[in-house]
Amino acid sequence: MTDKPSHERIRTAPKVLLHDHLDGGLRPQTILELADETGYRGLPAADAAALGAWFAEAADSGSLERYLETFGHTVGVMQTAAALARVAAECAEDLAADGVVYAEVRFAPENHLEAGLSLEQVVEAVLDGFRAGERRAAEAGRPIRVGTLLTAMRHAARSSEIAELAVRYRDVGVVGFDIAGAEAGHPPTRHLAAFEYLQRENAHFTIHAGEAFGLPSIWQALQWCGADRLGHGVRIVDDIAVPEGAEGAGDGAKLGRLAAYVRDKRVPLEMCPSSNVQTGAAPSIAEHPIGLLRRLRFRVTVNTDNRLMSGTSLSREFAELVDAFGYGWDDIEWFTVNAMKSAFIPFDERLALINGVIKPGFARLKWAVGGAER
Ligand SMILES: O=c1[nH]cnc2c1ncn2[C@@H]1O[C@H](CO)[C@@H](O)[C@H]1O
Ligand SMILES: [Zn+2]
Repeated sequence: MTDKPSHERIRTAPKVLLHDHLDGGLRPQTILELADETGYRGLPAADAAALGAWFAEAADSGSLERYLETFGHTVGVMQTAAALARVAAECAEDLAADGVVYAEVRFAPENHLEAGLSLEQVVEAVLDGFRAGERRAAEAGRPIRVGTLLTAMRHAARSSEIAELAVRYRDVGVVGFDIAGAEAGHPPTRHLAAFEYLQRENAHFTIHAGEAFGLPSIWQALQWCGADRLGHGVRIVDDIAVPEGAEGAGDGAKLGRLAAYVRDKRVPLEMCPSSNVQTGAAPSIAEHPIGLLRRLRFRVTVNTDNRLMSGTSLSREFAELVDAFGYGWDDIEWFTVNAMKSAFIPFDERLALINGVIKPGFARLKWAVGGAER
């Protein structure tokens, strides 16, 4: 089959998203309206198109630290229960409209306390918002399930509190925990108490590691902290030697002990191509380590990270990868099944989505494409 998956068709495929930040995915128009309602001042643009463009440009800095500064404006308008619920509902609707059938969306409750909400009120507002968005998406004929990950900021000191919050809300929509923020100078082992607590509670967590800092960060996240998944993890390629001239194939690649561990244990990598190019973690989509890691059959997944800052969607990330690496429907399905297998919801529920939604959805798509060609 010669069909190249187009952006349009990729939108209709049932997709799975594991790494998406709630405060990195607002609609520009919503930011303007919430700023008006909540009295937030200092937005860098006054209309939606210009604001969207400002985020994309400001985030395109080549540095994670400067990229993260743009979140001041989104977090700034997400300080009331109504604003949080609206943003969460729209997030679910936007992902569903893009063909995402299962998503895990993360945010840091500690960033939303400026107007006097408690951590619990913040979490409850977001969970209510996701439920409302799921209902609206289902009514529109695009059913989606959204799980929530609670993030602790790695430069701060509230990780144990946030881990306890994640456990407290785990039966009502919170499916895991994460740490995020500037990576260099803030190793995950600073939050060991939180991770050990989560392990004792049989809870799931992922750690942003190997994005702006290299192998030591990945090693600590896995071997000291016990992370179930890695946020980004792109720098794992520093532990893989590809012989000169064999770049295209990946054959003959030599894996160091850490890279071998990651592949052998099927540690899921939450890769976010466009975000990585913006923060300088990868030079371009075409040179993104995802190409090599997919050829070597690491447990790679494709994600958006921050749809607003990258002006992207999950479909667009796949379309970019199709252009860069010539991926076909089988590759997109493989990434999708990888993601569903790696989700933090129970095994039987993951299996039901794989067999009941993802496989039949891709089969229909491939059949339709094949039929059109005949
Ligand atoms: O790619 C990233 N690397 C590290 N931290 C990030 C990234 N994207 C967003 N955040 C941080 O996570 C917080 C909670 O969602 C955001 O406020 C932002 O500071
Ligand atoms: Zn992230």
